[in-house]
This record gives sequence, structure tokens and C-alpha cells, in this order.
Amino acid sequence: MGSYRIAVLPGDGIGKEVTRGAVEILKTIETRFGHQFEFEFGLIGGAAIDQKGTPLPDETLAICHESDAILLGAVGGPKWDRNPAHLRPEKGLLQIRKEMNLFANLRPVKFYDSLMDSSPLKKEVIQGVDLLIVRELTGGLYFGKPSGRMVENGEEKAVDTLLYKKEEIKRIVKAAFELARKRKKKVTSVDKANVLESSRMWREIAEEVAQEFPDVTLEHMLVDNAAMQLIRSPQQFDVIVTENMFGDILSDEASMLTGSLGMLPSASLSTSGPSLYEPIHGSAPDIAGQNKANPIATILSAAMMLRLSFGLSEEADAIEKAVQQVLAAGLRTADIAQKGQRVVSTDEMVNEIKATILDNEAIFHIMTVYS
Ligand SMILES: NC(=O)C1=CN([C@@H]2O[C@H](COP(=O)(O)OP(=O)(O)OC[C@H]3O[C@@H](n4cnc5c(N)ncnc54)[C@H](O)[C@@H]3O)[C@@H](O)[C@H]2O)C=CC1
Ligand SMILES: CC(C)CC(=O)C(=O)O
Ligand SMILES: [Mg+2]
Repeated sequence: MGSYRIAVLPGDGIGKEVTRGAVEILKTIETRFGHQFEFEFGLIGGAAIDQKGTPLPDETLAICHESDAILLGAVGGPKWDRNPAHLRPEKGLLQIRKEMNLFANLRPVKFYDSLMDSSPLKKEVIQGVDLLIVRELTGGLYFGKPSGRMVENGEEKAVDTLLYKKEEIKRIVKAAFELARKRKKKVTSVDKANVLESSRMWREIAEEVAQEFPDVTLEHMLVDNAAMQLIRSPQQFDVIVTENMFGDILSDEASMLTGSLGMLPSASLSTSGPSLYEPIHGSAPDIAGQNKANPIATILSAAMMLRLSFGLSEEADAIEKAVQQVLAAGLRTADIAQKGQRVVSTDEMVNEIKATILDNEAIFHIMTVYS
């Protein structure tokens, strides 16, 4: 029986709805397995700007530093779209990633048999897809300096910088190789080495790191080709490792292999403190506040937290199995529903996953009594 402190940062839009659902599921796990989860809530993003005048208040950062793991919803929305750069909700997210050294973002993409018809792709293309995108999260184009607007010789200009230090590339590529070693032993390093100097350095370092992992195959792929290959033959991939923005874009694309953006969880890992878990999607202003969002990406992120931060594999399995069971039973939020299928709300999906976890417990007890 363990005791764990979990910082919860709901953020904006559907972030609030899906984190509420994931906390419900964690409470169910707490009850079923006899652990103690202490939830501490913090503001981030637009909600923090409105209440505290900054997208990442010091109190939030303090809660996170004192926690064993962090669960985050999503940030952003049209209300803040015209704010200056330092008062954008997304700035808070980038800041927390940097401040907490969350450099390794793991985005698993798993095919669910029962969602075969929810993907726009053909069955033979998506069947059995099981890949992992390892996205560098604290460097690259989202963090490089200079970044900003200027007027030079009467001309308006804007600049962003794609900058990586050798050590930043080395540690993320190494993480990808370590992960591939436990999977199908293949790393695809995705870059734009035909054009970008940062990509040419990335490639050299990937080759260097590969020397330490003779049991893992390394291949390089240009990002434009990778975007196409993900749709053409996704089964070829095991672990994809890539720069911050490439990983951001490719993972949204890859989510459609599972049927919806609302299905993909993620873990942002640090080697020096608590890790952060969040769905890969954003705050979805178009459906926010309507109890329509798919909570599964966030619930699966909570499962990743249990496994990776707390070492609670059985508990993580219980969540993942329950998700699989409710999908197999035909439960669908709007994003994964087919024509004619009954659509459930966010809360109904959460309640059903919860009931399935507890139901499985009843079955588990019966099995232990009679075995
Ligand atoms: N990690 C984060 O906090 C992220 C924040 N954002 C922010 O979110 C805001 C909206 O950005 P968008 O480009 O619209 O991306 P988005 O990911 O919020 O939504 C894209 C589309 O997917 C749908 N969708 C997303 N999550 C869903 C879910 N769980 N269930 C059902 N449908 C879902 C939305 O309804 C929308 O049609 C922006 O302010 C953006 O900066 C975007 C991506 C990530
Ligand atoms: C602020 C953005 C970089 C968030 C995003 O799109 C993501 O992390 O996937
Ligand atoms: Mg994204």
C-alpha cells in the first residue's frame, strides 16, 4: 500500500472535464488497491492568467515540485489568442516543461480492435499498430532564441530558432534506444537532414548513440516522408525519436491510426524530479463545456503515471483493461462513434470505466476464492 501526492493541473476547456474524469478513475484505483492518493490542484494556462495574471503561477510550480507526479489536462482557447507572447496559456505549458526538465515525451500509439471502424484508414493498414513516438520536449523550435517580432529597415519580421545542444539530442536519442530495447528493437530517427543543420547534427549523434546499442536497429527518415509513411504503412515503426515540433505534428497525425486524438496519452519524463502526464490533445474549444470530450487519453495518461512514476503495474493494467473492455462493449464518445452507434458523454464513459474496474475486482475475488 503506497501513499502518493499527485499535482492536478486541469487548465482550460476540455482539460477541466477530462482531468476530473481521470481523477475519478485514480480514486477508484485508490479504493480498489488500498493506496492513498493525495490530490493537490493548481492553476495553469488561461485559468491562471485570469486568476493570477500569469500562465504558470509560482504556487503551481511549488505544488508540482512537491508532488510525486503531475496530471495535466490542456491549456489554451480563443479568449487568450490575442494575448502577448508572455500571457499566452501555451507559454505556461512550455514553462512547466522547461522548469521541471521534462525532456522526454513518450506518446504511445496503440491500435484497438474494437475501434477499427473509427479510423479513416483501412483495416490492413492499421491492424496491430503499436508504436511509440519519443518527442524531445524542452528544446528545438519552441524554445530557441532569438524568437520574436521586429521591424528592420521599415520591414516587419518574425523569427523563431531551431537550436539544440549536443547533450540535449544525446539524452533523448539514448532514451529512445533504451525504450526500443524493451520493445521491437528498432529506432526510426526522424529529421530534415537534407535541409537543416540541426538535423544533420541530430543524425550524427543518433549514429554515435547507436554504437552503444548493437542489438537495436537504427534508421533515419526525413520528416516529410515519415508523415506519409505513418499513413501508408504504420506497422513498420517501433520507436520514432524526433525533435520537439516534428514530434508534436507527427503524434497528432498518428492519433488517427487509433481513431481519434482523444485516445492518445503521454508521459513527459524527467530524470531529476516528478514526471508529468497529459493527453496529447489540446483544450478543444469547439466542444468544451459540453460533456462531449473523450476522456480516454487522459485516463490512459493516469495509467502511465501509475506504471512509470509509482511502479504500480497491476493498477495500470486494471485501467487499460477496463478501457479495452468498455470499447469492446461498444461504448463510444462522439469522436469515436460510427453512424448509428449510441454516443455517451464524458461522464458516462468515465462511470463505465470506473464500474468496469470495480466489476473486474468482483470477478478477481471470485477467481481467488474458487481457485
Ligand atoms: N497540451 C496542450 O495543452 C495543448 C493545447 N493546445 C491548445 O488548445 C487549443 C485548441 O487547439 P486545437 O488546434 O483546436 O487542438 P485540439 O487538440 O484542442 O483539438 C483539435 C480537434 O480535436 C478534437 N478533440 C481534441 N481532443 C478531443 C477529445 N479528448 N475528445 C474529442 N475530441 C477531441 C477537438 O474537438 C478539435 O476538433 C489552442 O489554444 C491550442 O494552443 C493544443 C494542443 C495541445
Ligand atoms: C503548446 C503546444 C506545444 C502544445 C502541444 O501541441 C503539444 O504538446 O502537443
Ligand atoms: Mg500538439
